[in-house]
Amino acid sequence: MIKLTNVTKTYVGKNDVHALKGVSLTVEPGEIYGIIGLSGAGKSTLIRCINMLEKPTEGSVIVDGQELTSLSTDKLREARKKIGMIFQHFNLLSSRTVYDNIAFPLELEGRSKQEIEQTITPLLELVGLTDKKYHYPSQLSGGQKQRVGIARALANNPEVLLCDEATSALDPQTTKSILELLQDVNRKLKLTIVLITHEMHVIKEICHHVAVIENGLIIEQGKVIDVFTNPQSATAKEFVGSVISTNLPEEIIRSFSLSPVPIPNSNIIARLTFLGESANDPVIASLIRCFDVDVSILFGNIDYIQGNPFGILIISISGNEDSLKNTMDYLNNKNLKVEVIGYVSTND
Ligand SMILES: Nc1ncnc2c1ncn2[C@@H]1O[C@H](COP(=O)(O)OP(=O)(O)OP(=O)(O)O)[C@@H](O)[C@H]1O
Repeated sequence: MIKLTNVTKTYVGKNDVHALKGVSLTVEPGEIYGIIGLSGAGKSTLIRCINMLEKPTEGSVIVDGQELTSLSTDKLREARKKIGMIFQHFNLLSSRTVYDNIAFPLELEGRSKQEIEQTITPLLELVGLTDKKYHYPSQLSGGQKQRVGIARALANNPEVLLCDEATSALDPQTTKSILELLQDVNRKLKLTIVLITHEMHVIKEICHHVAVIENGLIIEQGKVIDVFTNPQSATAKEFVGSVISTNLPEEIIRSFSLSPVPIPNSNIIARLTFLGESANDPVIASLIRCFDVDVSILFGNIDYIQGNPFGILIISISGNEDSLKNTMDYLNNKNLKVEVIGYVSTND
């Protein structure tokens, strides 16, 4: 549905800013694609390049089969009808009611009053604002304003919805309800959604794919479940760590000295990551039963990523050299990820 190839964007000025340095990504029809990055990474520039609010310096932007970078103004205006957008600060017209805000893009199109009403009535229902149709933006909460923004973006029946930090100005509860609404319109209208955010929980809640942007470059991308369970870059690890604990708590680290290399008579400290079916396996019980080892659990956490169970256990395994080797062989052959964090002397 969307294909960006080697997109660059340089803001020319006294000091040129290379905001995008060659970004390529593909968004499949009907998916929710999240782009995450720290402040200044290039997220806003990137999402605005998808509908040509920013014209890329170089590269290709194809939306629904159409190359947008070379279109005339008229053709671009036409192509943009397929691309709705919502904003962090809603961008509503304060002098217009909810109904009239949603009607605005349709009025610009020259649609009749009757046509407009036929479009808006179900949209108001979809976003849950039927009873607020004659309210003004100043009479609405942040969440309700964003619902108006969503309805307005959907008025032209777009194929793609771009969300520019759509929940960043909202409290956690309202964020949750707006994310649920986005998921709802994605499913009901088969809408392709691209969102940018600096909050990993937004990605975890609703996205299918994620790209991590840093310093104008995509440094990692993949299925959300894969990036969460096996982040590669330091930045992705940090983002994942902000919503799912995967490390030993500081208190435990401080209580013993961890060696990165094997030492004589040591316990192995290992992190086990369980995904899907493997989360239900009684692995620890099997270890104790089958091998002559003791296992203590130092840390455990179980979470769900879009319905998939995802668990982390950090364990200390003690036993003689042979038992430890057999245990590690056993774990490495199971359907889970095993990482040795370090070794601790049994005297510790
Ligand atoms: N119109 C502009 N003129 C010059 N530089 C710009 C302009 N817009 C953005 N930049 C610069 O481009 C870089 C990327 O900015 P961008 O807003 O895309 O990042 P971001 O990841 O969205 O950041 P934030 O989360 O803080 O909004 C930054 O260094 C920013 O200062």
